[in-house]
Amino acid sequence: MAKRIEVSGLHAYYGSVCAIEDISMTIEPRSVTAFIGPSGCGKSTFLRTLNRMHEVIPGARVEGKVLLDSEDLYGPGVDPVAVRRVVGMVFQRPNPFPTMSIYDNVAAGLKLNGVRRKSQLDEVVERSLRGAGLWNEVKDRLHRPGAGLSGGQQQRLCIARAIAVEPQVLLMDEPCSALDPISTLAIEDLISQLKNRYTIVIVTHNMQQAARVSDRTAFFNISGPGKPGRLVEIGDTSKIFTNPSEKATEDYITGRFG
Ligand SMILES: Nc1ncnc2c1ncn2[C@@H]1O[C@H](COP(=O)(O)OP(=O)(O)OP(=O)(O)O)[C@@H](O)[C@H]1O
Repeated sequence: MAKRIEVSGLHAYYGSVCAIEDISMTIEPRSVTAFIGPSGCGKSTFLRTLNRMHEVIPGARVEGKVLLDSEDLYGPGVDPVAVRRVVGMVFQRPNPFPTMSIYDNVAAGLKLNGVRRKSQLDEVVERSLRGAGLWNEVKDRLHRPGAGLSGGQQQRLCIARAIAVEPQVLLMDEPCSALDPISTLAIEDLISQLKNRYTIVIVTHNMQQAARVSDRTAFFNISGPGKPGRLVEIGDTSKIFTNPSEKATEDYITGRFG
């Protein structure tokens, strides 16, 4: 199910402003790739180019190629909505649909895809909540509002919602930044389990987190205010954190940046 992502020569713009420049990298399936780098270097922008979410911002556009197992996500005739079904996303702040029950939050994507049979919905809701490590906590209150859960539970609900439609890639934009340390550990454990089935990309400001959860790490940087972000290097997480090839990476991970 997991797919390899190959990015080449990717630029992303907001209007006439280039936010990220000439990014090329391969993201391996069944592994976790972390994006790290200083604020404003374009990590979130780049992440959003991987499921065509960037272009929902008026005036935003992308140049370059993103191949998902050799299919170009920006090829002619490709439906961005279909891309987002295959490349799911979890955001920084847990964002369950506020008026929906826990059950309906997870079932929403399937219903949109036309699934109506209750037994099938029940099965997928249970499987997804189990997959997100939330089933035991919510199985007795599936029809209560998702907004009534704790922050960490809401984030796991959002992960359940994302995996319910069986994506091949899961993009996570600082998924733990609004969570307490215990919930953060629960999400990190979950990421380690999910990587057996998905290609996972995570943006994080927390370098210990990148070191804990990721197999590969990409370091991005900017050369100055108003300049586009660039990929400095990508490699095995153990190498990036102990013996990076670039001085800028070393300065950043040892806290000498800025
Ligand atoms: N909606 C937008 N419209 C215009 N410019 C934007 C928009 N979103 C981001 N930018 C600009 O694009 C650049 C990259 O921003 P982005 O949020 O991708 O960086 P980041 O590395 O994820 O930052 P952070 O770590 O602070 O979240 C910044 O200069 C930012 O101001």
